[in-house]
Formats: sequence, C-alpha cells, structure tokens
Amino acid sequence: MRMGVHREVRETAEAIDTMEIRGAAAIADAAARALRAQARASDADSPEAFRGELRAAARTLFETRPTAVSLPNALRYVLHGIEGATVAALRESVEATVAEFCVRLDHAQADLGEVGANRLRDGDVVMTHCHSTDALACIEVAVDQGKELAAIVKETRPRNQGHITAEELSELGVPVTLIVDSAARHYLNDVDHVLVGADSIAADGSVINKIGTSGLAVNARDRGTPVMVAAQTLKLHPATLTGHTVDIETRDVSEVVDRETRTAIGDPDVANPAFDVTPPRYVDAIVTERGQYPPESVVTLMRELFGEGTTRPWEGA
Ligand SMILES: O=P(O)(O)OC[C@H]1O[C@H](OP(=O)(O)O)[C@H](O)[C@@H]1O
Repeated sequence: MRMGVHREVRETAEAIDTMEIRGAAAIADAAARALRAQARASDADSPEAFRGELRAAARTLFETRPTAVSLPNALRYVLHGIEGATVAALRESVEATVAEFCVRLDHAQADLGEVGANRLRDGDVVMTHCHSTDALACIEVAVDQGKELAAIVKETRPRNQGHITAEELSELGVPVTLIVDSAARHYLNDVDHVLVGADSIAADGSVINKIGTSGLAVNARDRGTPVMVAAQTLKLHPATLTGHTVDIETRDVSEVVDRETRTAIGDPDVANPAFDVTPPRYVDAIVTERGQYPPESVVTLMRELFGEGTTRPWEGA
C-alpha cells in the first residue's frame, strides 16, 4: 500500500494554515523541510511512486495559504531540483536540495540585510508594519555597523504581528514606540524610512504585503517619506509575468471580532483580507540579495530568474 502524505507534512500544513508558522521566509523554509520529511519516510518501491508522493505532499502544503509566493517557489525549487534513477538516489537528492535551499534562504537574507542597511543612516527613525524577517535583517546589519536607530512599530491588527517586531527590535537594542495602526500618519513626519517586507512582488513592481501596507505607503508618499521593501528574490511571483494576479488571502472573521461582541453590536458583516497591493509608484526601492531595484525594473530580475514564467510546483516534476 502507498504511504500517502506523511504526518509531518500534514502537521506543517496545519501549522502554516493556522499561522503558527508564518512569515513568507519561514513558510518556505518549513515547506522545504516537510518535503524532506516525506522523502525520508517514504517506502515507495519505484522512482515514479516516490515522485508521486512528493507531488502529493507539495499539493498539501501549497493549499494552505495563497498569497506568499515563497511557498510555491520553495516547493518548485525542491521538486524540480531533484534527480536520480532509483528511490535511494532520489531520496539523497532531496536531502541535498533541501539543505542547499535552506542555506540559500539564510544567505539571501543576510546579503539583503547588507544592501538594506546601506540605505539607513546613523540616527534614522524607521516605521515598520507587521513582522518581516527580511526587513529586520536590514536593521540588524545597520545596528551591527554601529548605527543608532529608533523604530515606530505599527501593531498590525488583527493579529498584532507588530508585537513580534517590537520584541525583536528591543532585543537588538533599538528603542521602540508601539502605535495603533491608525496613528501611522500622525508620526510620519518624524520618520526617515518606512520599512516593510513582502509576501509577493508582481512583475509590474507592485508589492503584496500585510493589509495596511498600501495605505501606509500612500501616506508616506504624501509626507515625502521613502518606502523601502525588503524582499529576497524568493518573493518574486513568476506567474505575474504571464498576466496572472496574486490571490489575496481572506482569513476568518474571528480574528477581527469574537462571536459575542459581534452579536452585541448587531451582527454586522465582517471582512478580513490579510494582504493588500501597493502600486509601484508608492515604493522607492525593493531591496533584494541581488541589490536594490526601483520597483519598475524588478521585471528584468524576474525574467532572469524564471524565464518567461513557471507552472505550478508539481507540474512536470
Ligand atoms: O519573509 P518575511 O520577511 O519574514 O515576511 C514577509 C511577510 O510575511 C508576513 O505575512 P504573514 O504574517 O505570514 O501573514 C508579513 O506580511 C511580512 O511582511
């Protein structure tokens, strides 16, 4: 009997779905490791059966959250990177490919941090939205370079990932002022950079990131505050090269208001989109491990990395 999708894959998918594992880079890392767990546990008796198991595992992981393209990009990297004529050779190839992927992920973030840190000067105040390890890497390198920074951190309703950012910046020794999301414009005059991450970058340079990013970027432009997006190339969305749009995840309304409160206030409709799209004209720079790009020229990098587009991760694998 075929083994099917391994328990660790299902648990990882569940953890991504419930956002116990969250953040585009962390999701990619967890998905690659889950494919490795599938490969390690496989009792497939033929290379085709082995590949079939990996494809099924990839689908299970893919179906969790739709917006962060790092997830399909990670799955594609592993599924299309493996080779071997026997199950044993394929299994070894998965080990090597996942190890290589995880190292590349770490290096990309570190290299991106160096680029982003060059944009930050001693004494700068940075405003953040949500929690992005790519964005924090820029601040960490700047702090290591001896620059003194301060941060205004938006709490980022409904899930308050700004609290994680506040904690991690405090650990870096960066003084933090935590604000409610609606106070952002009030503080923009005191801010030298808006610094955010990304879940996906589209071919036209649009940035798909946590809901509230686009309003923040528009306000920043109005105040003349530069907006910097820290996004390693794993966040480039290849399907947008061929006209596809990025799905915006809608999450459960219970994240916004609990049942009891909702009933008490007359049971209104509640909406909870998790991401929004910031048009390229509101973004000053996209900082990647390959250097910084004006959003309009990110498409050249995308073509270089992906050609004219890609299929879904398991197709042709
Ligand atoms: O890859 P890193 O930079 O860590 O995170 C990138 C983005 O992922 C997060 O989404 P969520 O919290 O998973 O919904 C935020 O939108 C953040 O900007």
